[in-house]
Amino acid sequence: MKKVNNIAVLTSGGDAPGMNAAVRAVVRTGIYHDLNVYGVMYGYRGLLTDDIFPMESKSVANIIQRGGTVLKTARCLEFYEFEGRQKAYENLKKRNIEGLVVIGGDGSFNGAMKFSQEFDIPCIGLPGTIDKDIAGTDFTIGFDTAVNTAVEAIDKIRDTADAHDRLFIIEVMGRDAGYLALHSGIATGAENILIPEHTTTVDDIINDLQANERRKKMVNLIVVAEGHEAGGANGLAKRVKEKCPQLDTKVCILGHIQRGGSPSTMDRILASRMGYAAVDALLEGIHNVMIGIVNDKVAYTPLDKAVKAKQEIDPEWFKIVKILAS
Ligand SMILES: Nc1ncnc2c1ncn2[C@@H]1O[C@H](COP(=O)(O)OP(=O)(O)O)[C@@H](O)[C@H]1O
Ligand SMILES: O=P(O)(O)OC[C@H]1O[C@](O)(COP(=O)(O)O)[C@@H](O)[C@@H]1O
Ligand SMILES: [Mg+2]
Repeated sequence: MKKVNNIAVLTSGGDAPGMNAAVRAVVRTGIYHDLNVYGVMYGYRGLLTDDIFPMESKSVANIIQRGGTVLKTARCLEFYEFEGRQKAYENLKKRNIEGLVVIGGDGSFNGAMKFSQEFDIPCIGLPGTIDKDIAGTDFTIGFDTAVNTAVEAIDKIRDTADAHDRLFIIEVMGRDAGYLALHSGIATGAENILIPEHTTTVDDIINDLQANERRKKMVNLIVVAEGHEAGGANGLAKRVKEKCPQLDTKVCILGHIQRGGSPSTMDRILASRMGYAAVDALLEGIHNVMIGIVNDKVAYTPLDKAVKAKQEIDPEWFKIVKILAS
């Protein structure tokens, strides 16, 4: 085990439920190993503005159950530039910080990768995103909670869709990723699921709706990821209304409620394990990797691989959707 004295932790990009549990685990594991643990406010922005403070065990009391992030988060344009990253380095160096834990999504890991290539501060990434669009881990912190929030909402929509024989087009988050749509759609028995990674044309959807009408299947739920090329729920609804004006079509955009709320048990446990493993990795001299959990075991993936190789979506999922909704 290498001697490390000072580490820092930050949360970056879109917040995800369970980020607080991860921060808590990093702080408490660091203190257990007699490290000084610094918190950085507002992600990379705090590194640039020197918004960095020493954390104690009690700084992370009463947060394991809270959504959002007590360290706040931000998207920081200056960090895309070398000069910005240099300023960040100087602020870490003056405190002798020897390791940085970045809790965030693919963008945050891109930033961490560049930073660790240019400067002698090892970085460890913890995948915190409701999008689950990162390779090297079965689940990301926040995904399970977000899926459950979406499922609860879609179940409610199904009640009213059923009462009125309506078609509901429900938009879930996911600018470039469809896991949230896929999982919430399957769990709620959606007739169709549209995601950016899989081609489903508007004509395919209209054919399915017409077939459902012929066999008197009047309740239809379509879950669409915001990043689908049809233009999200509103874009799709416009086309469906033109082609099937007889259907009573409604749109519901779930939006940011999917990012908030108390983390699920699964996310709390995932975050706690990952936070512990991040400190362990820095002490063991394992650098510039993302911590994942694969088949229930801690796995290390170089940061560049985690962002380049996205998780694959098995086309069989779409067969399952079709068969189960028929
Ligand atoms: N290619 C990059 N180079 C340097 N910094 C980056 C890069 N991509 C993202 N970042 C930093 O990470 C932050 C968060 O990234 P973003 O994509 O918004 O969120 P997420 O990490 O949730 O995917 C950005 O605001 C920026 O500061
Ligand atoms: O809250 P914002 O800035 O509108 O960002 C919305 C995006 O953030 C997410 O919720 C999470 O994505 P990231 O974790 O990559 O930031 C996406 O699903 C969504 O498209
Ligand atoms: Mg992202």
